[in-house]
Amino acid sequence: MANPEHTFIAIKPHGLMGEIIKCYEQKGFLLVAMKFLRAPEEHLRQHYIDLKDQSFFPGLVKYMNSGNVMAMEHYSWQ
Ligand SMILES: Nc1ncnc2c1ncn2[C@@H]1O[C@H](COP(=O)(O)OP(=O)(O)OP(=O)(O)O)[C@@H](O)[C@H]1O
Ligand SMILES: CC(C)=CCC/C(C)=C/COP(=O)(O)OP(=O)(O)O
Repeated sequence: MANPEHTFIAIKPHGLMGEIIKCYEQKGFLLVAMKFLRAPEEHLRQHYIDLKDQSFFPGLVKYMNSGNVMAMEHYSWQ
């Protein structure tokens, strides 16, 4: 198979996870790694650095840090 595209997908805290994971599989994404974890605040600030000047940035970081996220890596072939 040709080289796959790698995609990072994070599911936000306090929601249902199963349907979202299933949806990506049905679209042809292959799940190759997943981790259920509380993302450190500093890591989230770096992840969303492009949005740092937006008014919603502090709230976004706070919410993402308020519980566990499902962090996933998928492969896909176009
Ligand atoms: N106008 C907005 N108001 C409130 N929150 C927003 C707004 N735009 C983006 N966000 C929040 O910021 C997060 C990241 O936005 P971004 O535009 O980077 O989209 P993404 O699809 O999550 O990431 P990417 O484009 O890197 O795949 C969104 O999931 C959302 O929670
Ligand atoms: C929404 C976001 C940005 C989530 C962050 C996910 C995260 C910190 C993964 C760390 O996994 P890792 O395998 O790279 O690190 P470690 O080896 O420390 O577990």
